[in-house]
Amino acid sequence: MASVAKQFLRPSTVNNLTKLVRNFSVTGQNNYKVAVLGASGGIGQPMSLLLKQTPAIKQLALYDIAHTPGVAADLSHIDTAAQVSGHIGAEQLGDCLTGSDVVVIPAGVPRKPGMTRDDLFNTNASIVADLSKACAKYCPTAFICIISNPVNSTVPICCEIYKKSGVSDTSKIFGVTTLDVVRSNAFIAEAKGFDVSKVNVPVIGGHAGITIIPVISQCSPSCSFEQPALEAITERIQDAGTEVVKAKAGAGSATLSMAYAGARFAASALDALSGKDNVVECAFIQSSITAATYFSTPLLLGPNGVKKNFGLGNLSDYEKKLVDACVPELQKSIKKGEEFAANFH
Ligand SMILES: NC(=O)C1=CN([C@@H]2O[C@H](COP(=O)(O)OP(=O)(O)OC[C@H]3O[C@@H](n4cnc5c(N)ncnc54)[C@H](O)[C@@H]3O)[C@@H](O)[C@H]2O)C=CC1
Ligand SMILES: O=C([O-])CC(=O)C(=O)O
Repeated sequence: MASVAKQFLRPSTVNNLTKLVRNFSVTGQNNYKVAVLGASGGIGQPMSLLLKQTPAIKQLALYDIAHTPGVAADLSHIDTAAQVSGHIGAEQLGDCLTGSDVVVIPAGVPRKPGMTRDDLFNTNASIVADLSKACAKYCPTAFICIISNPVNSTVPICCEIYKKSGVSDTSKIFGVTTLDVVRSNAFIAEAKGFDVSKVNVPVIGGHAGITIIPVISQCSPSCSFEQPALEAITERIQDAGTEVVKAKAGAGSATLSMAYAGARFAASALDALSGKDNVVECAFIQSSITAATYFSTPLLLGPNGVKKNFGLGNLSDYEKKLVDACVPELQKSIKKGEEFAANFH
């Protein structure tokens, strides 16, 4: 990976709200509308709480099929600038989305123990397709940040629905894989005794099992592991979602860490929109970097979405093998999403 990506992989986002306050109050660009679709859920509520504290946001529009009036009333009593609006049911989705600069989508069902992310496809594919259709209609130029699983299929669904809706530019549609980066940073800092605030591990590929590839050879600060330890920490990162699903024992999947990661990605999107330099995040996007037509790599973000794709960079032989195993798996999930979208009306 280009050294610039390594240098800037950790963006200045919600992990440093104070910095964000300073940045935006100095430039006065606190003018953005952010919509959260699925705002009443396990991720939606704490993520909306974090977004309510983000000074760049002027309006925070919360949409769900249930409970948004209550969530919006509750958040609106917080003494921060963002104005909160609650929207419930399909007939209020247009109002929620109109004028949005960034849309974050954690709508849909989460896993229970024993399920794969792909087991969520039957329920979540149509939820994401419906919401994508509305985004293409009401805010076609907004950044779209898709959290709903299976991300490896829901992002292709969204892009295909955009194309069907006549919106050909999909360079602002992102699958949020930030939680994989956040986990990698946390686990490697813990293993190596690093200051976690200074650790950056790019994570490439997709967002399920073996498609999640932490590029530990490009970790900043640099670090190395004996092969068995390297394989163990790589597998822990790949299975981290399942670790949480098991620990929650039927009560859902990661919500709080995902809220943090989602708010971080949304803040990076706002930084990019405001013209800030060196905003780099890994995300799952339409891509020509590998034979899989969607792939996550470190991306330089700008006002128009992806400004530069840093690609794979130099991979170790072990990481190259992980990419080889990932690509066919991703291709299956992408095809499944695209076929679903083709038949969706
Ligand atoms: N990308 C990632 O790294 C991660 C993704 N996820 C995924 O995020 C999704 C949400 O997870 P949770 O918040 O824990 O689930 P949850 O069940 O707590 O919340 C989901 C919310 O979506 C709402 N919803 C359902 N259908 C909707 C529709 N048509 N329009 C708008 N809202 C709708 C529900 O009413 C609920 O409030 C799941 O698919 C989960 O697998 C979870 C963790 C990490
Ligand atoms: O594991 C799940 O189902 C939720 C998820 O995507 C994660 O935590 O990475």
